[in-house]
Amino acid sequence: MGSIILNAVSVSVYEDEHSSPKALLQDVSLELTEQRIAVIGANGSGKSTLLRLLNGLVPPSQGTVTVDGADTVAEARKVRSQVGFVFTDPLSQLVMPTGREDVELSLRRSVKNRKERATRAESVLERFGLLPLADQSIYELSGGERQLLALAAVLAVNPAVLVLDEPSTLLDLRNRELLRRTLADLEQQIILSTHDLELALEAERVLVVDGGRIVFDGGASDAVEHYRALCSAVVEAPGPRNHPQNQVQAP
Ligand SMILES: Nc1ncnc2c1ncn2[C@@H]1O[C@H](COP(=O)(O)OP(=O)(O)OP(=O)(O)O)[C@@H](O)[C@H]1O
Repeated sequence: MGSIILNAVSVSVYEDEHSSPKALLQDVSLELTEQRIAVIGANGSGKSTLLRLLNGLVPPSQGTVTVDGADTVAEARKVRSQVGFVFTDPLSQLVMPTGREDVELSLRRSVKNRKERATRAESVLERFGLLPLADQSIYELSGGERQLLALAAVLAVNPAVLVLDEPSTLLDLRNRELLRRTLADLEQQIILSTHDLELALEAERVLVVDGGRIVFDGGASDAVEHYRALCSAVVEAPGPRNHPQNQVQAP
């Protein structure tokens, strides 16, 4: 894999036909070459939008995104075969009744032989400790089990790049550890967004997003420090409720 390049990218949406466009991301230029990249930032800052640009789920309103030279809009199919995307909500990704069927479905394009597909699915499920749950309805699984299953289904096809949108939100401590170890062992380039700062600290490069802009891009511990400072500035700033003028005076 070469690199993912975002060239002067902005994303905006029209909420209705009369309103002016709402900017979700503004003027982002990045070259993503590191093996482990994390994206952190407050709720609504633009992390998911940034990740969705990387496999063409969201097209740029301005600028271009290329994956190893392939444009995410003009060559969307090629890009999607290279960039696996794991959603925060596993139910927006898992479409088959059971985990085994879902993993086998992921493999349908790359593995034509049915028997081989079943063997590959079995070994992926085993790797994530999901074999005992493989034939259970996905609606009977816990949120964390579904999150692991969604990751397994994407990894089954061995994409060159793995993009994960908040992969550990539903996981307990043990499964977070399993996720961290699994990600550490993968040879893929991994780009993930997270509110789990411990996970972010393991990345080689961390991007901090705020208000649709990249406000910090660098090493993990500096990035986390920057993000913490940003959060405490917001908490300490006098908002309408805690502004001195609006505070109720004690009698
Ligand atoms: N299709 C859309 N139409 C209108 N607004 C949108 C759309 N998609 C995202 N947004 C808005 O853009 C902003 C950024 O959303 P995004 O999902 O990228 O944030 P995020 O940093 O991933 O947030 P979180 O940590 O809460 O998941 C939010 O204010 C969101 O409401």
